[in-house]
Amino acid sequence: MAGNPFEPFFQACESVSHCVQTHLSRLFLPPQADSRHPHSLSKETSLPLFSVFSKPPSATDDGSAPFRRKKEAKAAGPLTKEELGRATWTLLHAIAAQYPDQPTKQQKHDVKELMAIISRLYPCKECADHIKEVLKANPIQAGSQDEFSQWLCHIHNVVNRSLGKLIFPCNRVNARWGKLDCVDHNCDLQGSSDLTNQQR
Ligand SMILES: Cc1cc2nc3c(=O)[nH]c(=O)nc-3n(C[C@H](O)[C@H](O)[C@H](O)COP(=O)(O)OP(=O)(O)OC[C@H]3O[C@@H](n4cnc5c(N)ncnc54)[C@H](O)[C@@H]3O)c2cc1C
Repeated sequence: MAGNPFEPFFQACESVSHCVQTHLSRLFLPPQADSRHPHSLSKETSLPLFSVFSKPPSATDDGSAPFRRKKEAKAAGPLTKEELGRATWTLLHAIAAQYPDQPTKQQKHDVKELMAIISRLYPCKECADHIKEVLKANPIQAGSQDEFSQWLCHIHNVVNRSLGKLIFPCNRVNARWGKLDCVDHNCDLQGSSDLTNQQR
């Protein structure tokens, strides 16, 4: 009589239930690569045959899929240039998404100042120098929400291109960075219509 064909499967198992648990988890758990070294999959963290997180492309794909990244659980530590960049772009695109269709003079002045201040104070000298050049070649356009968000998308793409990254489709910018989900428009920008306290 032939031996048990599952013998190799059960070898080195403490018990049948331990064995089943171990093998099932290898089939279904998502891969756990070191987020700083995505290609560092070890034998222990090798890719599963199936992933409960893999999904076929859907009809609602907004075109920004190549840009989406997994939420990374990271131990506290010094901020990297990349993390700082992502956080800053998130703030800027969120401001652009909330920017009014008919901004006041003050709001137009404020976004111009904001970009100028970022170009002077951004805590990565290489990036600050870079954005100064980008702003010189691409003066801010903030006459409306659409104008500002498209301009911001464009300058983000200028930075992307210089870093060898993918170019984001700017017609998808509102799908990627929509209005904040705030109850009763609590997050809508308010603004006075003059430049009091702004003129220096
Ligand atoms: C002002 C500024 C200047 C920088 N200069 C440099 C530099 O000189 N050298 C350097 O190494 N790094 C620089 N960085 C950092 C760099 O731009 C990235 O933030 C960093 O490399 C991380 O890139 P990322 O691929 O995770 O996505 P990021 O470029 O940070 O983008 C974050 C998310 O925004 C979305 N996105 C991407 N492109 C666009 C777009 N055009 N419009 C709308 N949404 C978009 C995507 O969903 C993406 O995941 C700069 C950052 C800023 C804010």
